[in-house]
Amino acid sequence: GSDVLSSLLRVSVTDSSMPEPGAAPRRSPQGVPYSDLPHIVNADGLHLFCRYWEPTGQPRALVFIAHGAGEHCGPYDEMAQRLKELSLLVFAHDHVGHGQSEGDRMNIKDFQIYIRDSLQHIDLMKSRHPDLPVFIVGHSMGGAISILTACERPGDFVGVVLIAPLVQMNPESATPFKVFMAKLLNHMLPSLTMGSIESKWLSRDKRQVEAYDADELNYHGGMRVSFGMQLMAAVERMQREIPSISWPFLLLHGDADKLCDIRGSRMMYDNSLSTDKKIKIYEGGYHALHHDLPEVAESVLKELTTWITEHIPAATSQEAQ
Ligand SMILES: O=C1N[C@]2(CO1)C[C@H](C(=O)N1CCC(COc3ccc(F)cc3Cl)CC1)C2
Repeated sequence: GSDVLSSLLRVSVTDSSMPEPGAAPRRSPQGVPYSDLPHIVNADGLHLFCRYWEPTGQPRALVFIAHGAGEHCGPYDEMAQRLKELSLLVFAHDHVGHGQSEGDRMNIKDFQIYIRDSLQHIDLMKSRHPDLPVFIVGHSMGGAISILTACERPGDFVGVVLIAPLVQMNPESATPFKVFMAKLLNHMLPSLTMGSIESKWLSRDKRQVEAYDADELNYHGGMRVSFGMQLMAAVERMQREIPSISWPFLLLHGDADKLCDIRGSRMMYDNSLSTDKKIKIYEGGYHALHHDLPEVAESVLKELTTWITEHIPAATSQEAQ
């Protein structure tokens, strides 16, 4: 009868999860169909793996976490759990070419793609929770993504937390000669790889270094010259943007960091217009402070969660009623 026909029609029309006949389902680099994974599709049609940490009650704010070069958003689970316990809705994705997302491993045609995709995910979550304040937390290259994302939408974020952000090049690795050679090589052999990220400089806690080395979702290959050029371009763009930054931020940096020079954080603190800004230096701290010695990691989580909760705007009177 007609009800059978209409129910068949309903299935065919509404069941959009079925790939059209003949198209193989898109799979993550690890072989998992994206239909089985939380994901967004970016403006270039690439699938980005997403994680969400949703509090049980009404969330008080949105927090986007931007991970760094060669890693993914999984290692931020403990940080995200702590924020979720404070009724914050935390979300993240693996950037293009990282972790469970599509894209050429740790390579990018233009650093702006990371910022565009972050804004796409942030806008999606804001559309679902239009009245919530938004924070960004970024580490290392994820700090550069966070800074440039907040610079594009200066009024959109109530606060930005930066853990050992990439703001300036490490002076040893960025001597004028090396920069010149990198630019020259970029024209001749852009996919030539330089050294890889030395994991021993990530943390003084060797268990954390071992976990990083054992994590197959991390990229352990060499850094392409072309990727290094994109990082340098992002550094140059930040040098131009920092003098006009006026949004609130918290900087956390170890003074024994050999991967992202602490001078970049000091420069951002000294040269930005922001009146609401805080910098906390961890004596002897290595690069991944949130994974450094247990007392440092704990201090970082306390510092970050306290700063964020203190920066959630008090509900206005009509909202409170
Ligand atoms: O826990 C974590 N932290 C991670 C991994 O796992 C560290 C990594 C991360 O993002 N960076 C560390 C390396 C640094 C290299 O920088 C350059 C290299 C060549 C070049 F030509 C120009 C630049 Cl700027 C970029 C930032 C994220």
